[in-house]
Amino acid sequence: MPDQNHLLAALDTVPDPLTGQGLAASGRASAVRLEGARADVIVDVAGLAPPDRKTLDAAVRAVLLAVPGVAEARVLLTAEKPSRRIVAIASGKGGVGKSTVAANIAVALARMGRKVGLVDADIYGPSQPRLFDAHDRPDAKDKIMFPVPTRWGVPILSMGQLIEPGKAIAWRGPMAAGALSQLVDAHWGDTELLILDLPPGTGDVQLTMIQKHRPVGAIIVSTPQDLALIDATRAIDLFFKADIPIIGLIENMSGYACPHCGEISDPFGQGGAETEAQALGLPFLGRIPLARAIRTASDAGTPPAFGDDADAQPFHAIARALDAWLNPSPSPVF
Ligand SMILES: Nc1ncnc2c1ncn2[C@@H]1O[C@H](COP(=O)(O)OP(=O)(O)OP(=O)(O)O)[C@@H](O)[C@H]1O
Repeated sequence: MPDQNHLLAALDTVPDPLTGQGLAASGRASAVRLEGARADVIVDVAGLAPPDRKTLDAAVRAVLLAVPGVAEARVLLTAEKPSRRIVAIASGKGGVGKSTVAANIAVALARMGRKVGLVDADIYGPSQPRLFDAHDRPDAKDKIMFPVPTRWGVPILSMGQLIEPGKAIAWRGPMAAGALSQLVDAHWGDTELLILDLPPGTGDVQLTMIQKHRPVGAIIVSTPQDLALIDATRAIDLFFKADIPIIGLIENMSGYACPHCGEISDPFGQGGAETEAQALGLPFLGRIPLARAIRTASDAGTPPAFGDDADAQPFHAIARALDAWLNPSPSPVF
């Protein structure tokens, strides 16, 4: 007669679609039991796309039924994570204002009444603690962290709250992605939407994060300059390959807003991201001018989107567009 060890050994021949480890070793398979000739197992499919879940289900059944003495296999798939949605904010290169945009979109959504949190996955330059003026170390229970509340209605977690200021993190690939996953898998409570501020670029960390946490969509931030746009196209490609929809492109630092008269001039050109979005058939979510007030407010830890003035408006408009994408209202019936 087979016993539980036979079942575990069989489960370990099925690779975890994300890590490649055997299912038992990776911790996805639990409650493995044998009742007479029936094998029972619970498989955690969190982070897997529906087709991968189906394939995994079939593979688990097949290996269990192949164990001599097993005549029936009962496989229960669970995705223990609540129905919290993640939206990734990405850019092809650093310094385009991705973190500023991510913070202010989150604040604008919170002002609309949404339960939104923010994960700063930018290990190379975690700037969210400064943008939110939230530098406290997060509390933790059983090694699971609690997000740090902020005055702006958006709880946040950032690598910057865990390391000493100014200490660059030299982690690479899997180690960085592992640490960052703890920020996503924290006690987010009733938070319905997580804004994920990804590190700039298109490397391993970004790929692992999007494969593991499967954002419902991604927003790409670019400046009007050509070089940034070429990089942005690479970032777009990364999401296409991972089958994550692009919600749209944002052009940041688009035209210079004169602090005295408010007039907008275009030292770097304007409209590059919109043209690019059109060429790629992607939505354009809006442009944010280069404004001294945006920088000074951000540096002071007071996100401009918390207000209602001219500097807040572009962020509010983009947040409304994102909200409409996430919660489409039914078309009117005539
Ligand atoms: N629209 C804007 N107007 C004025 N300053 C801006 C604007 N957007 C961002 N900045 C400023 O540009 C600098 C870089 O912004 P930010 O840190 O958000 O960029 P980033 O793309 O996240 O960079 P990195 O990826 O390197 O962290 C900051 O000083 C920020 O205040």
